[in-house]
Amino acid sequence: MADSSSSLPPLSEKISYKSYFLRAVDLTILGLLYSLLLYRVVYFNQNDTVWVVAFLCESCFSFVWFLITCTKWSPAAYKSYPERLDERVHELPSVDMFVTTADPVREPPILVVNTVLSLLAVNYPANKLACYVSDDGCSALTYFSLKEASKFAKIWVPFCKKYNVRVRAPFRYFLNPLDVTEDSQFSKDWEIAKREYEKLSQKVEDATGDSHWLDADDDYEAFSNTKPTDHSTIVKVLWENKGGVGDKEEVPHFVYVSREKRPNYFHHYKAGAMNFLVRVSGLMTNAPYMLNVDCDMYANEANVVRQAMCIFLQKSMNSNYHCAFVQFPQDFYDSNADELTVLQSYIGRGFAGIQGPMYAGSGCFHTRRVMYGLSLDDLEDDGSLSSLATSKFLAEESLAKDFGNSKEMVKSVVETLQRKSNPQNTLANPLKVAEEVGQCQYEYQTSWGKTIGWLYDSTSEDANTSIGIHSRGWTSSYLLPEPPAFLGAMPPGGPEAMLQQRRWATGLLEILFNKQSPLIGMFCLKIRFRQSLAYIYIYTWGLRSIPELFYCLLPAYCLLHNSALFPKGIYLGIILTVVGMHCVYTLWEFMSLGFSVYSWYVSQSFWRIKITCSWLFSIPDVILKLLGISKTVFIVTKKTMPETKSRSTSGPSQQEDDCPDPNSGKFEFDGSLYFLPGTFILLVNLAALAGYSMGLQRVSNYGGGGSGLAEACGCILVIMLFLPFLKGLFEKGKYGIPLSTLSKAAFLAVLFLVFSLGM
Ligand SMILES: O=c1ccn([C@@H]2O[C@H](COP(=O)(O)OP(=O)(O)O[C@H]3O[C@H](CO)[C@@H](O)[C@H](O)[C@H]3O)[C@@H](O)[C@H]2O)c(=O)[nH]1
Ligand SMILES: [Mn+2]
Repeated sequence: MADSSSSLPPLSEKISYKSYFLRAVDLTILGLLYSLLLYRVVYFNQNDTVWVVAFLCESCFSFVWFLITCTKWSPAAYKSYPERLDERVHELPSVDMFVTTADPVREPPILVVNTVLSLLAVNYPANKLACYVSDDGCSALTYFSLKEASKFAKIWVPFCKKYNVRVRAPFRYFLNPLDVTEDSQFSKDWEIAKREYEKLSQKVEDATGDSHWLDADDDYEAFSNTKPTDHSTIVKVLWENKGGVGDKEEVPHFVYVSREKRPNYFHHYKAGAMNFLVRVSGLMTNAPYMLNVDCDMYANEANVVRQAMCIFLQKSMNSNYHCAFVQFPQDFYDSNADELTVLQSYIGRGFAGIQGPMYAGSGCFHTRRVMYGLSLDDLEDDGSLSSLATSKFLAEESLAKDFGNSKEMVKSVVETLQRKSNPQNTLANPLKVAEEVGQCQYEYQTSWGKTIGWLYDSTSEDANTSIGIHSRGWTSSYLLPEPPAFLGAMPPGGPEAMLQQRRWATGLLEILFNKQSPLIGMFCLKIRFRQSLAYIYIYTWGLRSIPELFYCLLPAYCLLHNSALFPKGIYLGIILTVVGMHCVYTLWEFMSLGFSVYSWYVSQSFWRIKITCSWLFSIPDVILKLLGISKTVFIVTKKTMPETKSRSTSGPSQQEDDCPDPNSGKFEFDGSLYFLPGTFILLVNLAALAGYSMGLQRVSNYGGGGSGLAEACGCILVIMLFLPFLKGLFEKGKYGIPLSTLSKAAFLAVLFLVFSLGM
């Protein structure tokens, strides 16, 4: 364990990003917003109802900005020094690594294979690691692919370790052609690894087309006559690390699991899968730390486990056990998520400077004990259970009630709580019990998902579990290594992105109304006040759709109705300054992270689109759930394997952007309802501008003065933000707005025009 001498340099350090200048900017914007509200109040009587609507919307925006300012007030992050680990720590702790997948079509198995290979190959003693893949799709194809991957791992893992390969996901590594001048043994090994990887990809591809032959193999019997929603538990050990030395021994344990599913049991999506993973791994390897990644998020930095250990072990040296989890930001190898990267960078560091970052679902190391429901108060200074906690947690009847009716499971829980990790001699031993704890009724009337493990009752199980942990007094740490620790993919702007954004907004809003709600927690739980505010900023995303939608329509309404939306005279300066400052500020945020002006513009546009078109639907989703009419659902995001073959075979001169796809980055549409609000907003603003330029305005009878250039500029701004929709009017196929959506939007727009001109 850890060496306690404190004269040595630290394993990790907290870095503060506090800036008085940025605080001043945040406060100035806040001040301007409040002065705008004040102005509206003063001129209430001279204006019509639209003034009140604008006031309400701006109150919401001001509140959001207040939350943002509080969240960003004292940004921080951690830096770790993995190279110091070996001299400080004699025996590294074990880590169980979890990968979840749910659908072989939406999540191509070769992507899962690459994620798994990148994890199996990390720089960490192989006998301290175990990789568990949970397959909610119960797919023979996924199992086949992983089985093939376990064979390839015996070439790949030693290769990565021997040559200290940086990127250990083969599909990314082989993007770069071999440099011919390299040493010959390396080139030989490189060629072998590449050939074997290509064979593996080919096998997976062939099996994707036709997997009937799998039926002939006994090993696949468990998959016969199963449906993803109707099958028994499957647990298969793909590779067992038996210790010793040799290339093969470089490969960690590797286990495939698929929990039982029956049509009449609710399975709680990813959270349910994670809880099963916790139990199976508890029975087999019972590591004190657990890494969780989504199936498309490969480890991009070989030292990632050591980096996380620098935090956990540094803390334990200081006899300070506050850190429950270490979160790495979700970074992406495609450019569909620039805005998420920027958001994480600023909001993420903001959280990190309060009580710690939010658990983001992927790229996170959890402490097993904390996941078993411990609060910070349950521990003594040396990290052992307090006597009160001992009687609370270790009483035999409460253990079975909380953790379920498996003696072996209870035994493993007790060992974890007492910090005696005690892995099995062989993984074959606990197979039977592992199947048992995967049964549908295993969790019935236990605390799984309520206070233990990943928490249920939200489709954003990450944000839900996260606040559960912070509410028990724990902190968390944010690590931002360069290069990024994990890289994944995001869907391009279009139906998939809308679906994902809706799920997020729904899941987040669900938490606002469940037991973990920060509205309750900030007064009676051990979460810090500012941390609660930061969570409220995130959880209310869905609600922001209403004022945003109204505000996108107000300029058009006012222009036609001939009523003032914006202040007159020098007071117009308030609005202009707020908008101008916000633009410069967000642009600076983008550019300081290396993104282009264009990327900033696309993101600003995407924000407006996702708020008004996708988050909007989270409100009916949550209302229907609260009324008990329907449940919220988790539809897995579609992932595609990027093209990898072209470059590597065509020699070193070929660059990635040799033949850029002319359609990349284009917004996609389909007939779903998501695109109705956006199309409607666009048409209304276009019509208002056209009407205004033709002098088609209602005669004003309010003292506040009618509308004019300011409102027209408002319309132009909205159109610029909905530019993908404007382009969609003229495009065909998936890049064009379907006629059905267009006609519905046009009908609504006509109603809107009649309403604006008439009332
Ligand atoms: O029934 C299910 C549904 C999903 N998953 C897995 O959950 C992960 C996340 O699903 P994905 O469709 O990729 O969701 P994203 O929106 O991309 O993911 C983000 O948001 C989710 C919550 O909405 C979190 O679970 C994720 O960790 C977080 O990265 C994937 O590995 C899935 O295979 C399951 O295991 N079982
Ligand atoms: Mn994902």
